[in-house]
Amino acid sequence: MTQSAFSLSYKDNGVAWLKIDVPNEKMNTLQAEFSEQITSVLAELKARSDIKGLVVYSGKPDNFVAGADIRMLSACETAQEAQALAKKGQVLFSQLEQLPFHVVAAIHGPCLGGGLELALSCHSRVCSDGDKTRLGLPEVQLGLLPGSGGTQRLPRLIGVANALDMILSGKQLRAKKAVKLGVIDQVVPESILLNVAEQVALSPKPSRKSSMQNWALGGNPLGRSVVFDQAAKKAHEKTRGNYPAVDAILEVVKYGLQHGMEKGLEQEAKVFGELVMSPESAALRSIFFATTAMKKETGSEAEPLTVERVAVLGGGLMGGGISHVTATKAGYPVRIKDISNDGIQNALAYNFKLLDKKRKRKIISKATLQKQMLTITGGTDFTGFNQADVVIEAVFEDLALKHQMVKDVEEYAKSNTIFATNTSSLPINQIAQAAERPENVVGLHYFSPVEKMPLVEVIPHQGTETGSGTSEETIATVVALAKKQGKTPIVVGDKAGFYVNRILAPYMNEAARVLLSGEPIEHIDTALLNFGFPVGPITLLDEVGVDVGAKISPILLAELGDRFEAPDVFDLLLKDDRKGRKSGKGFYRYNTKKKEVDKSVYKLLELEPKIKESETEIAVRCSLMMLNEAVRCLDEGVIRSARDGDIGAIFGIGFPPFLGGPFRYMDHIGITRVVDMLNEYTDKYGDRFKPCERLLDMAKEEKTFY
Ligand SMILES: C[C@H](O)CC(=O)SCCNC(=O)CCNC(=O)[C@H](O)C(C)(C)COP(=O)(O)OP(=O)(O)OC[C@H]1O[C@@H](n2cnc3c(N)ncnc32)[C@H](O)[C@@H]1OP(=O)(O)O
Repeated sequence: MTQSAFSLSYKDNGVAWLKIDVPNEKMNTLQAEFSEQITSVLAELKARSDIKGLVVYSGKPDNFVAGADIRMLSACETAQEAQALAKKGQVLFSQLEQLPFHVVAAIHGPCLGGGLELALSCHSRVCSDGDKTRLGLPEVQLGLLPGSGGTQRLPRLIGVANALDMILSGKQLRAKKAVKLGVIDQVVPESILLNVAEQVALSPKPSRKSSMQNWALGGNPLGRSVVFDQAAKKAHEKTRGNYPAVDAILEVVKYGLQHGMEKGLEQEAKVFGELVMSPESAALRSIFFATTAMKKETGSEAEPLTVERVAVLGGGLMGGGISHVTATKAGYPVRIKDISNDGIQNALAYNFKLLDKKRKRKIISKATLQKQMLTITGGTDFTGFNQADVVIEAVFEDLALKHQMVKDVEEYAKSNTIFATNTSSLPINQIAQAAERPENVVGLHYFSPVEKMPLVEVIPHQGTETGSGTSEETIATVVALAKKQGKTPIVVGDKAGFYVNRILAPYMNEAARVLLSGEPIEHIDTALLNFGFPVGPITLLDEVGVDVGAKISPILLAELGDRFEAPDVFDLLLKDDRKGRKSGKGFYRYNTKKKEVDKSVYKLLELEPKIKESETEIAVRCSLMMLNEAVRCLDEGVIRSARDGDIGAIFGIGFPPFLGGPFRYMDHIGITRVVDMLNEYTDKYGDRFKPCERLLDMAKEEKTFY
């Protein structure tokens, strides 16, 4: 007989205990085959007359329920099949809700999606104050809506505005915030969670009606309509109509409030089924599968070396961010070295600001802030470097300076200390030329702002004139370090631009060409925003800095060829001291409240802006350059797989997640079509659009990337 995921036990005081513990899995998820088990558990409970209350809890040490099994949803072949799964959950949760005694969920760890929907059908919810406890309905991030009652129960519990905010963002709440919003009734230390839940189960069952509920159910239809309009506006500003789940959520929540719970549930399951079949959801689910698989990968055959201390060279923006994630996420003490005390002060102030923000939001206490600040120290010499296991270098992009850093670290640190360089443009093997132990040298390319951007490129080099390439231990160690810092690392080849900047550059250059053809700046940015990028390319250039673009561009041109030729704008802009946001002057103005184009830039570039091309034409033109280059990277082994290329583009650049990344997107539109478009654009705009060999071969052989 197979072991059940749901088991009942009883105590003499009349409290029944329903334990959820999916056999052979470390995470509880809800699967279709459990339906019979829950049905029989519910039947047993209903048949007894001696029960005063029920506690629903998890048998896992660190999770409640992480939702419906996403693999099961992906295996559905029709919308009806997915609809039936949602319906099954709805029926079981409704039966739980209708039990005559007090049903209490005792939650510790992730309680997400279907897990929270289960908890919402209980009459009370108690959760632990542990850091692992997170409550949310993240379905929207999978291109779905909560399909087992979430769109109906949550608005009735906490009001439409807060419920829409949670469901449309998919955000995961910490315990305190969940109590504040009314999602949870009580938060307690984990050690007494079950005792408290037991006491609550013995107390009278609460009545469901609340003033909030009355309001939500139609006490004020006018106010409700304003709330919906505002939520829709806010959501659309972000999603620009690219995520069907967003409209579906708004529609289903509204429908349920207008027509009642039963009809609302019906609609919820129906739309859920449709969304599971949508290409957007398939793409978003693929990101979940890819990132989960990547959490387990080590990047190398070797075992990582032990890391106890980390040092950072350079206290600038990058050094500050790297020290922050190293100390606060990975939990290692960090020593920062800069040439000046100001540099150290900057890095410390940067860390303090980030921690203080968390303190103000009550995510950490003042004591934790102080404790974490104490783990970050700095100085202008190499004190403490003899204890560092990894040194991360984030100094200026200057080869001679980097060589000096390599030599200094070899002198002051241990013989096995890893030298990880955060260069964004210099080949790692050139930096390693100065090393006596080049096997310890590796690229570790973070993106700005480090504390927010999820990607890290790990770049082993292949060897210097006199020495060997990056060792497998070095790769494994920095991959493990990056994961501890909360990052998703991809191992990429040591070629100019690595992966992310290499595919970004032709896209940005194309946007600059579109600008030089006289298209207005806002028009170009809007075109790519509507395509699904988080910022437009011209805004991005302002944010990254025109000077940075100007520095990387010639390197890519020299190493990779003519298609990297940047249009002649950088010099003109730099002569006018237009570096972008950091200089207060770029394509946009930075001294006004509202973001507006600095029209004087047109004069500088001798342009008369006028819309000539459609948004779609511009978006396709820029993105095609990126797609073609991504395939070259795969072909040359710069990335190890299409999957890494997709995750790198989404996490490093913000390539539209609903398209699943460049490779999945090409598979979706068809390789032959991509080749046809590239040929069409070659005729229109020049040879840089010529499809690469790999694409031509794939089109001939009717192959796909996945
Ligand atoms: C009808 C309903 O409304 C529909 C739904 O519920 S859709 C599902 C909604 N839920 C989610 O989106 C949550 C997805 N999960 C997560 O975000 C993260 O796994 C988490 C925050 C829960 C935990 O993260 P973390 O501690 O880093 O563990 P992580 O490595 O991701 O997961 C551990 C294992 O659980 C699995 N897992 C977690 N949630 C899962 C889910 N909902 N479905 C399938 N597998 C899941 C992972 O695949 C992984 O499996 P593996 O060890 O065999 O590879």
